[in-house]
Amino acid sequence: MAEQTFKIAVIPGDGIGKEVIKEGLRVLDHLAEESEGKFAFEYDHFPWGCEYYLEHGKMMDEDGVEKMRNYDAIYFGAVGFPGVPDHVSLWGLRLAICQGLDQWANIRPVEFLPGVPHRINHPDPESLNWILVRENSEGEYSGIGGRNFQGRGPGGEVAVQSALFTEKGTERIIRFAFDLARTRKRKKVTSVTKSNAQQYGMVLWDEVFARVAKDYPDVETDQWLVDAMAAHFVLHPEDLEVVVASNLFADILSDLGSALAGSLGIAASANLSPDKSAPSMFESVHGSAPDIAGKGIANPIGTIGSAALMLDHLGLKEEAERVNQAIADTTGQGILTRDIGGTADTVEITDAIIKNLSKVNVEA
Ligand SMILES: NC(=O)C1=CN([C@@H]2O[C@H](COP(=O)(O)OP(=O)(O)OC[C@H]3O[C@@H](n4cnc5c(N)ncnc54)[C@H](O)[C@@H]3O)[C@@H](O)[C@H]2O)C=CC1
Ligand SMILES: CC(=O)C(=O)O
Ligand SMILES: [K+]
Ligand SMILES: [Mn+2]
Repeated sequence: MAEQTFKIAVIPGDGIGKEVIKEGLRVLDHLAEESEGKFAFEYDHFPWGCEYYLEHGKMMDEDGVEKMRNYDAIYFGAVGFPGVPDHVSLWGLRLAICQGLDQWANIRPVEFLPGVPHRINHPDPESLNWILVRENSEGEYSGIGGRNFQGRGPGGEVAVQSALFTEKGTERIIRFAFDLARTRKRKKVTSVTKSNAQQYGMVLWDEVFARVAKDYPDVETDQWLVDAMAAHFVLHPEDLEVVVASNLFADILSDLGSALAGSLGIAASANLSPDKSAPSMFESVHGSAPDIAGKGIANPIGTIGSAALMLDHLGLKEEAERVNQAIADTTGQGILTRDIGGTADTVEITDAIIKNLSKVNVEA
């Protein structure tokens, strides 16, 4: 019996989600084995996703969200596949879990790895300390709206999609960003909105940001409109540390950030329930990539990096650091998947990461 056993709910989901989760579990198994009884993982696998939907008419069990409460963490692949509408699959699984468990803070580091061709003009991108904080419970993904209003006739359909910004929801994510900034080098928070055009919710966001900032006089602040921030990501990443934005904006900006760092395939993320009232969920930033699914070529780094975020969250800080170091060692050795300019496949790069993990030792 291990001193500590962590119960993990594993949801591989669809497409490359299944391929990369398998590799992430190999890394976790290696760590547990090597710990010689210090800790172990107990996994329960849930077959939820689009195939499950086609068979059962639902993306997950009716009490699926409640089932998740029995675990220390959730390890998630990706959801969505042709044959099931994307809004049905996303709302039926990822959003159902994130919102059902109130995992309101989604953190998405932008990591520059040695040996990975990046796309920014900076002499030392690995020195950047850049992380996105995404509001993960409301905003543009509130799910409020409707279609097919009565009586408008053919060609006259109307759809309404409302963004929900509550003072409480806005304040908690902004405070989270400030608290996170305090733990980092530069102590800077950049808030991103579009409050010139979105005159209600995002003006509220700006006001809350200004109010909360007063409680953190030691943290530098900055504010941008999202269109200009997209350009700023490309032109002046050195200006950014903690970037806090709404659900939609940070979703888009995190794909941009990961592409600048080399590929969507390397980006990790954590959907956190910061007060630990429910388990948190760890997943790559990318989706199920149907275009490369089944080929064995998906980059597992984002998902393995998400396992490192999970280890850190579970209190296994040293192990988390070792996984990140092993990823950097591997890319530094030129062992790269195709999306980042190499020839290794999903299994080969994971083998190399595990091999490097076996050698790495971080001072406690
Ligand atoms: N959290 C989640 O589960 C997410 C689910 N989705 C869903 O995924 C499906 C596909 O969405 P897309 O817009 O195509 O986004 P995507 O992230 O799945 O793929 C975008 C592009 O990046 C490439 N890519 C992504 N991950 C990669 C990896 N690990 N290694 C190498 N290349 C990689 C893909 O091949 C594709 O060309 C949709 O059903 C969508 O709703 C999308 C984003 C997040
Ligand atoms: C749904 C999606 O694209 C994301 O969570 O990143
Ligand atoms: K994902
Ligand atoms: Mn996304």
